[in-house]
Amino acid sequence: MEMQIDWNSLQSEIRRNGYAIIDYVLNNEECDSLIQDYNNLELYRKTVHMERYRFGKGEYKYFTYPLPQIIENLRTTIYPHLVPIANEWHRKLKLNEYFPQRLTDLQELCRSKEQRLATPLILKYGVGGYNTLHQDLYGEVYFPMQAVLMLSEPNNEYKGGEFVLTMQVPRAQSKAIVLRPNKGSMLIFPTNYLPKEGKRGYYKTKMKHGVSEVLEGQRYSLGIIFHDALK
Ligand SMILES: O=C(O)CCC(=O)C(=O)O
Ligand SMILES: [Fe+2]
Repeated sequence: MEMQIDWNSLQSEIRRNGYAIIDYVLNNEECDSLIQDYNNLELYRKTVHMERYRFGKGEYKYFTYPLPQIIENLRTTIYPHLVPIANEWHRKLKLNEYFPQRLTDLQELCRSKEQRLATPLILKYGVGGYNTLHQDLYGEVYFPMQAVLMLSEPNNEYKGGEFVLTMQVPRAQSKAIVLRPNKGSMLIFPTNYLPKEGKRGYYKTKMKHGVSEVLEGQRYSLGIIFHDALK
């Protein structure tokens, strides 16, 4: 894990656009080794066949605690750099939850609401696979940003399978943002609401995310959610 991340420019990009892409967070070997471990059952607490729940088509697995070192490192390193923005967003939206500086303290908050289960997950989509627009809220306590790392190379290892973000503006139609991050890059995006400035202060835009249909090949991704899950 190289993690030569320019946190200041990352933060200004999130403040400007609501999301940011950081290239070269993982190298090819790290991506491929996470993919290899897809079949290492002891790493996971649960497998979800997406079609069964009408979540889309494909499969994903939630990691169990203790997380693989690389995921644990990413999660604890990234989190504190997102806290200032998370707290700005909550202040602007007059939401009364504020986030502690350390991930272990967020986990403490989660435990106080019985949210104890690990949420990082690895997703796998084959040809025809897709992920319907959704949010990853797993209980009362949620951190307002999350990360996804691309483990496969667009146009080379798969075609289609774009990452889609939608922004639901009150009393208007939704705006879609379509992204194609490279293998090894990390995308940070809003989990629930993004504050937008209006005439009378800030208002909530509800964000959802999903993946368009994979047309060729296989697409793997690693989702890093900071709050723990109730079930
Ligand atoms: O496969 C993707 O890019 C989306 C994964 C996802 O829904 C998530 O990380 O929460
Ligand atoms: Fe998701």
